Amino acid sequence: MKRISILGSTGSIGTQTLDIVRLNNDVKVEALTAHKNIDLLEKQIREFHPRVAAIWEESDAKLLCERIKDTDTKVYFGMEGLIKAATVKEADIVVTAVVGMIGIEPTVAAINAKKDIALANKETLVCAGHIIMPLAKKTGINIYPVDSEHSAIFQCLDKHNPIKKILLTASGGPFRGYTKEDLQKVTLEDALKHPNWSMGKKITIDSATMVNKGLEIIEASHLFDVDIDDIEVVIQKESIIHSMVEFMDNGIIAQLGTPDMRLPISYALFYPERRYISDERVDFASLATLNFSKPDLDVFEGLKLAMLAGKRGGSAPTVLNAANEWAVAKFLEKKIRFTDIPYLIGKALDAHEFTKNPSISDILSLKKWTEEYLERIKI
Ligand SMILES: NC(=O)C1=CN([C@@H]2O[C@H](COP(=O)(O)OP(=O)(O)OC[C@H]3O[C@@H](n4cnc5c(N)ncnc54)[C@H](OP(=O)(O)O)[C@@H]3O)[C@@H](O)[C@H]2O)C=CC1
Ligand SMILES: CC(=O)[C@@H](O)[C@H](O)COP(=O)(O)O
Ligand SMILES: [Mn+2]
Repeated sequence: MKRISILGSTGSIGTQTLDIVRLNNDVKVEALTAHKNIDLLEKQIREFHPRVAAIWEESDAKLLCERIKDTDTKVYFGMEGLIKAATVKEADIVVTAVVGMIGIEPTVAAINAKKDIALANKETLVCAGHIIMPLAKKTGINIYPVDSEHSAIFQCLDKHNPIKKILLTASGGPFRGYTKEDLQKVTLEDALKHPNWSMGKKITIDSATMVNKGLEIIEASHLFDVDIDDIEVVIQKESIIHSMVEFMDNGIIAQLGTPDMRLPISYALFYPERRYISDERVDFASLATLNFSKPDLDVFEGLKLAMLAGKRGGSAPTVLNAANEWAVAKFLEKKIRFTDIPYLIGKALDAHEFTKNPSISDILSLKKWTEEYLERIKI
């Protein structure tokens, strides 16, 4: 029996993880968490009977407790609740499906409690990969990537041969082929229309700015211990090739599939087993062609900034990520323009006091500094 805890069970990755649970009768859900979606969390508790549930606000936790008093689920709230869900004694694997830097502390707690991690929350590795990866090694736990590209790379690895290069694929987002001038005019509604994937709002905007690909370069460098310079972004318009690994003989292994996150989720949960997911397959005849191109770093400035921050390391990826989270939240509230997102990231990176080896508490302080700094910028 596989015993899992899902942090962020009400989101895109969280609900698809529960789809995988429904397909398999050897999985027991031990913990579920949400931010605000109390109705869906209640439904999930009634279906999956976890020992632990957590919601962010204390008032929501009280309400939830009242609503589910006929069940055996214990309700917690705040960061303590997330950590309780991440460390629940009976769970052996924690799916980190919360969005943003809120995932850092529960992930560290889960690793310290010797849980394997099915890692969707890329922001955690972007900011704290230099702490998380050695900690995982020290505690002897496994980190299984859920992000589709990283799962693909993981599936392409060859234990007999080192990686020469990672070819990280990108759809290019809804604005692939746009000029700088075109980007000035795009709306929130345009940016939320991802061509291939249905995902949460924050990552959908990250795909549109291509900051997502920058975060993924940093994520891949930590997960696979590869230099940022050895990771090349390849636009693969159809999102059928999920990434590739090149070896010393220039041979390339690629992983292909329909754009369906349930495959990487299932692979992370049941590794090394490959289990049934659906009847939908890649149909090469109707696909006919696969298209490739290079990203335009002058247009997608957020990707360029992320590459530079990744190369610099230390505090730079945290400031990049914190600034991006802040700016995307403002863009989602229609308070700033699309092109303000990379502008604000650049401002925060330039202004911050660089440190080489930030601790978890430094990382959380850098997030606070970045938010306070950006609040003061006039655009
Ligand atoms: N969606 C996808 O296909 C992919 C996602 N990822 C990564 O996975 C992570 C999750 O993404 P996605 O599922 O799209 O995101 P969603 O926004 O769909 O879901 C986020 C989940 O986290 C919860 N949550 C949000 N904010 C907080 C908070 N402050 N405290 C506690 N819980 C919180 C939400 O609760 P509530 O519902 O109550 O708001 C929800 O359960 C991200 O890091 C993303 O980059 C990676 C690859 C693909
Ligand atoms: C599904 C997934 O892993 C996303 O991170 C996806 O990669 C986003 O698409 P882009 O390639 O457009 O960023
Ligand atoms: Mn991805």
